[in-house]
Amino acid sequence: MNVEITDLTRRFGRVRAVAGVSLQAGPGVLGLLGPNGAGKTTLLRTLATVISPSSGRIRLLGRDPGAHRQRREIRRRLGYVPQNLGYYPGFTVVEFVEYFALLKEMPPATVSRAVASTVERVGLGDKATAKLRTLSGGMLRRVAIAQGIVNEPELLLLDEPTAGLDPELRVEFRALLRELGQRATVVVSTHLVEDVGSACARVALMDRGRVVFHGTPAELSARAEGTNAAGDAPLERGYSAVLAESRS
Ligand SMILES: Nc1ncnc2c1ncn2[C@@H]1O[C@H](COP(=O)(O)OP(=O)(O)OP(=O)(O)O)[C@@H](O)[C@H]1O
Repeated sequence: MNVEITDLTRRFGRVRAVAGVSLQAGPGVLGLLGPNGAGKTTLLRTLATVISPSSGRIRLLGRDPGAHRQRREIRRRLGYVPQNLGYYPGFTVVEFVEYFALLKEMPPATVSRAVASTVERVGLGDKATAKLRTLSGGMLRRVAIAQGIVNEPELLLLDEPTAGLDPELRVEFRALLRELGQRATVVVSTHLVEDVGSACARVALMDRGRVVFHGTPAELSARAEGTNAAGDAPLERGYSAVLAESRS
């Protein structure tokens, strides 16, 4: 398993943003659903080794992120696309992606080719030398995705990557997710149930810091059977049914 989380808790003062989560994930795309404030971003930031847990155990790619050397090794093999990535407006697309490639300690001789193919892969080939300040919001999201995948990560973490993308780009992005999930373990948080239905083999639903459902999208949909859960699509109804049940 590339992600093994046991009884993970992360506190911010009195708030338990993640409250005893145990979860495992192997290769493939795992969708992370949940209402605002459920703890998805905090869980992803912990997995990205950006913040450390308050308690509990994490193993990523068979390594312990609490140990310095192993954490470095994880970071080399990791991709993280946060909700709000800071952009350097005077950088070109290529410069920005290259900068992250170097931070990830990719072998220098491989960087130029990897950056060029990644920029093509996210559909920004014709913007390769454009300065970031001249790009639209959707294009910047693609730049964020490019920095996350330039090192061909074995573990890729994406926080609401489809927010702000137009429908055409969302469809393209889901295809990219499926492709990445064939080799890597991909964990993607989203508010769009369509993302889960079309791109994710498994889904975890969080509420109030806990995982209240973990299974396949079909199993989540099935949870609405026999209930009057609200929603326009089967997955949405399953989502509502699980939340209602966990809160009752
Ligand atoms: N740095 C922080 N300091 C204090 N509280 C925080 C911090 N980060 C998150 N929280 C709190 O932890 C809880 C979980 O937040 P988190 O951002 O992880 O949720 P989320 O599921 O990603 O929400 P959303 O869907 O709105 O992005 C919330 O109550 C939030 O206010």
